[in-house]
Formats: sequence, C-alpha cells, structure tokens
Amino acid sequence: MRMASYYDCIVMNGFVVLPSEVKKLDIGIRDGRIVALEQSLADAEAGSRIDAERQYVLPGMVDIHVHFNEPNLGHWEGFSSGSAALAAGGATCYADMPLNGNPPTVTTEALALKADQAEGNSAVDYTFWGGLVPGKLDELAPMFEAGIVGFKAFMSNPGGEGEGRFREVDDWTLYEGMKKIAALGGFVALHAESDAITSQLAGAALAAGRYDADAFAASRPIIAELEAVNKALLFAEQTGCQVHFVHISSYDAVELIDRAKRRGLPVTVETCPHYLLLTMADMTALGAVAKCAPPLRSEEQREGLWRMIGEGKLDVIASDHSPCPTSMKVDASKTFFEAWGGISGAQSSMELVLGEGWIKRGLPLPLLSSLLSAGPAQRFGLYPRKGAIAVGSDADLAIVDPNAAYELLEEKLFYRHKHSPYVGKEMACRVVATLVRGTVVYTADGGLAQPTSGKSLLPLEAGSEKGMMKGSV
Ligand SMILES: NC(=O)NC(NC(N)=O)C(=O)[O-]
Ligand SMILES: [Zn+2]
Ligand SMILES: [Zn+2]
Repeated sequence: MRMASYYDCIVMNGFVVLPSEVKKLDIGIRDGRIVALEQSLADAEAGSRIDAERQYVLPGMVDIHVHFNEPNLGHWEGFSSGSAALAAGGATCYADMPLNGNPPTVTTEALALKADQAEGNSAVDYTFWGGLVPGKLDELAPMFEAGIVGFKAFMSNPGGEGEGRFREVDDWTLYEGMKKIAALGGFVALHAESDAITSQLAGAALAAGRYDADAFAASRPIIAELEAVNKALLFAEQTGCQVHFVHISSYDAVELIDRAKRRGLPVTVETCPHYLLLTMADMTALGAVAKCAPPLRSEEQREGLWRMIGEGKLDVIASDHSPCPTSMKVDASKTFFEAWGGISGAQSSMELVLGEGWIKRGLPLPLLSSLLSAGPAQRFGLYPRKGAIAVGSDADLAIVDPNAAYELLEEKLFYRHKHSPYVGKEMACRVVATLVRGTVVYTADGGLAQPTSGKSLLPLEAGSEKGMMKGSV
C-alpha cells in the first residue's frame, strides 16, 4: 500500500509543459520514471521535493546534433565537458555526430571506440549517429544491428584533415546508401549544400583575393542548400529512404521540404538556434566565432524561419554544437575561410529558443518544446520514453525560470573552449535545474551535481554478442 503513494521525488507547483497544453501539476517520480501527474501530491510521501512555484517544467531537450569529437579530438570538447554544457542548458539526452572524432563513426569498431569513451563520462543520456561515406556501404548493416538508426552524410566537403577523415558522399554512394538504409529501416541525415556550387564560388572568391566573412557567406548561397535538398528529395522518393535535413538555414528550403512532406515523402527538417537568433551581420561583427556552414543568413530569412515554426513546418531544433580550440577561431594569421566552421551553442539552445520564441514572440510553449524534445525523440525512435512529460516516460526534466534574465558570461560556459557567439548576451530566461531519470544533474545555484550519471541508449549488448562492440577493440 505504501508503494502506491510513495515517490522518490516530487516536482511540485510548476507549470508543466505537456504535448498540447501547459498545466499546473505535481510530478511524481519513482525509479527514474514519471509515475504520477496530479493536481496535488502534497499529501504523498516523498524522498525529496523540488518546489517549482512560478517556474515552468519542460521535458529535457533532446539535442540530436552535437559534435563532441571523441575519440582523439576530445581536446576540442569531449563527452565530459560537452554533456555538462548540455545539462546546464536543460538538455537531458543527445546524439553525437559521427565526425569530427578520429576515426569517424563509419564502422562498428569506431562505434565501439566512441561508446567506450562516452561510458561513465556523460552527465546526460546519449546515443550515436553513424556515418554514410564512400567505400563503407557494407558497414551500414552491422552498424544498424549495433543499434544505430541514423546515418549522417555530407553533400559538400565537411572540412577537417587527414586520410581517415569523414568524407562527403558522391551521388552514387548516397543513392546506394539510401537504398540500403531504407531496407534496414533506418534514416539518413543530410548536410545539404551543393559541393559543386560552394567549391566553385569559394575558389572564385579566393582567386579574387576575397577572404573575409562576407565573401565566405556569399560562397555558400541559399541556392546551394536548395539544390542539395532538391536532389535529396528526389533520392528519397526513388529509394523510399527516410531523410532528416540537419541545420537548414533558409525558409525557402523549409518550404521545399514541406511541399515534399505533403506529397507523402518521409522527411523531417531541423534548424538551429543560431539561424533563429543571429544573421550575417552578426557574423561580420563577431567574426569566426559565428562562422558555420551553411552560413548565417539575412534578417528576412531569420524572420521566415520563425514564420515556418509558427506554421508548424519544422520538426527539430538542435544545437549543431561544433566546437574547436579557440585558436582555430581567433587567429590573426588566418583568414575567415581558414577558421573552423562550427558554432559552440549546446548550453544555450533552450534558453535562446524560449527567450526569443516564447517570451519575445509569444509562440506557444508546447510548440517550441515539441521542437526541442518530442520531435527529435521521435526522429530517433525514443519517444515517448524521451521527449515527453507523461506517465511512464523517463523523468528527464528542465525547470525554467521565466523571471531570471541574466547575462551569459564566459565563465558560466561548461565548454572546454569557452567561446560562443552568445557570450555577453542577455538571456530572457534561465534553466534552474535539470533532472535525468529523476536525478538532479544540474542546478543554477549549485552547478553540475552529477557529471557521470548519463547512460547510453544503444542496445550495446546486441553488438557485443557478435563481437562487434566492446572487446573487439
Ligand atoms: N565538421 C563539422 O563539424 N561541421 C559542422 N559545421 C558547421 N555546421 O559549420 C556541420 O555540422 O556541418
Ligand atoms: Zn553539417
Ligand atoms: Zn554538425
């Protein structure tokens, strides 16, 4: 009898963000899961209570686009500092990209190495992407068996150095890979920029002695994104493969993808906080710290992306946290073209999106929350275990105070290299606590409480039985 009303923890008095409404509820947690959502659990027995009066309780963000760069480039970020930053930003789960670690995650051996580095080093739960690259088509099935459902491919040069680096796909590899992935039941994620267009324009800019930020932006125009998206939609139609478009930067591309969805194509679309918060003008003003590919766009595009969100045409907001040593961003001897492309933002996604989308623009919280949590969890087949506040779901929660505006200072960043285009920005709200499976991993007052409580969501055992995972390396 006692069990029925005993909870390990109760989150009380908060405004709880449910899939289609916000309701004042108490959340009862037992064994890491949400077991009660009631108007009041004031009389219940509890191991601990968290008072969320005047605060909002959201499902933790599921950030399916981060580059933590292990193995071997952990000094660029790593699981430990990267996941700490996520926890501080209200993210409770992530999917780590198959680059820029070395080796990239394009074989089961590489996956095993990565999994080994993550284990015991993550503050929040995680899973991994595989990669679709030339010459490794036979690796797709074994990686799928090891639990990988999403395979990332680049349609333009991903940069990076060395023989074993992640390579972009040629059309044949993409087409064949998509047929194989469709047959397996997985999906492809695409960095959609046309290599033909971007390389041609970058070459021309450099030949003309233009190395600055504006020339970089002009070398990666929206037509490059549209051309790649269009080709990928054709391949999706021909192969039946599900496609997820990562970091889409223009509303034109969102509309193109939306038209394909309405024709019945199984496609989803992601954008990132930087395309919603920043423009080319910020890139020119801030320098390479705001350099990414595709580049930041015009104010008109930024507004257009918000309009797309309001119209329900996006599925996912993810950080595309792509860090590097600060010297690769800020180096007087290097041109803008040579600086690392990638923005450090993992810690700020939820605060930025809620601050701009909800507090400033008045968009509904459930809508924004679905892009941060439910949408990405669905994409990875993790919903509703992850990405929802519902009875039976993991108690992965972000508690947000809408009356705690603060200035983001460099020393508040958990990144290994503390650069970000958001340093110095006034944040309109603040993540005050993050819970992973009912455990408080972070509080704004106390900092990181649990640096290693994150768990892998991969069925590692399936691989290890076949000797493909741990033990084979
Ligand atoms: N090699 C990278 O980490 N690239 C990333 N860089 C960006 N977005 O500038 C990406 O996702 O394309
Ligand atoms: Zn990309
Ligand atoms: Zn990325």
